[in-house]
Amino acid sequence: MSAMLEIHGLSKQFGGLAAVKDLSFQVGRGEIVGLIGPNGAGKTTAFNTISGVLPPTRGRVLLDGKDVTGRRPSAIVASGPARTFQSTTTFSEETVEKNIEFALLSRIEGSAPQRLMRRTHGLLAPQALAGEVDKILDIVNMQAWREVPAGTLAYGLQKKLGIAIGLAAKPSVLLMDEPAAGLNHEECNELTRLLRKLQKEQGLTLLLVEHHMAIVMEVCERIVVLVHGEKIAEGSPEQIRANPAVVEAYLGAPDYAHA
Ligand SMILES: Nc1ncnc2c1ncn2[C@@H]1O[C@H](COP(=O)(O)OP(=O)(O)OP(=O)(O)O)[C@@H](O)[C@H]1O
Repeated sequence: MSAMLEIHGLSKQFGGLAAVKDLSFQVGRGEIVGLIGPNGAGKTTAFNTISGVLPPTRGRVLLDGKDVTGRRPSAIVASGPARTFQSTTTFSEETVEKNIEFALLSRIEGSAPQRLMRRTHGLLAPQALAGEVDKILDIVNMQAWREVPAGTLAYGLQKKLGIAIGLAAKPSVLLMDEPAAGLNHEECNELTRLLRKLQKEQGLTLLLVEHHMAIVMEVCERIVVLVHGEKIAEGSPEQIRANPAVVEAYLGAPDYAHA
């Protein structure tokens, strides 16, 4: 499987604290990889460094062979990975539909007048835009909430809208930061189905930072384990479950309550 995302020797230092140390791994095209570890292990820092929100202290991030290290999220989204955040980022007064429209429009690079020109010249004609919104709503199964203001959605639906907004960036890699956090049992089952669907039907490559081990073990083909900023293991769910160092550092810990 060719690599869609390559992380080479990534390190991030906050003053005297090495939050991520010499991290290397790859995510193959169309693969779902999980990044796990105990609280404070450096997962969010790695996620932010990979997605260009934070510049790394050292190391490189390659997307489909191209160096995107430290590039701002907008630049990275234009060329590939999009990210969804732990807390959702939406315009709460606006409808679900408008939020997805804004995300689709912001994918188009250029100034506001250029966007307007494209719109009036048909490249982003209202029907085309509505069609794109439709496709995304179908994928996340949110047609029924199209006209609802985002701020009034239940928490689980707000998180799904966050995924829809990530999809609007037309990513080749979707980076997801704790998509299961705060979801109930049924919502977790639906998330599992959605992740599979994104992989199988949309051909997406996914990198998932997640504490919910049942979901990680079920959807990820490969798992990377971080402890104190360092990769201590990498392998299939079976290999990770059976790895004594991982069990000791994380899976056996009291906060591992989800499996
Ligand atoms: N902006 C920052 N400045 C200084 N230290 C930071 C900063 N961000 C994170 N850290 C520290 O870096 C380490 C790794 O934190 P990080 O949030 O990446 O871990 P995590 O694995 O995502 O944890 P959690 O599972 O609790 O979200 C922690 O010791 C944290 O306190």
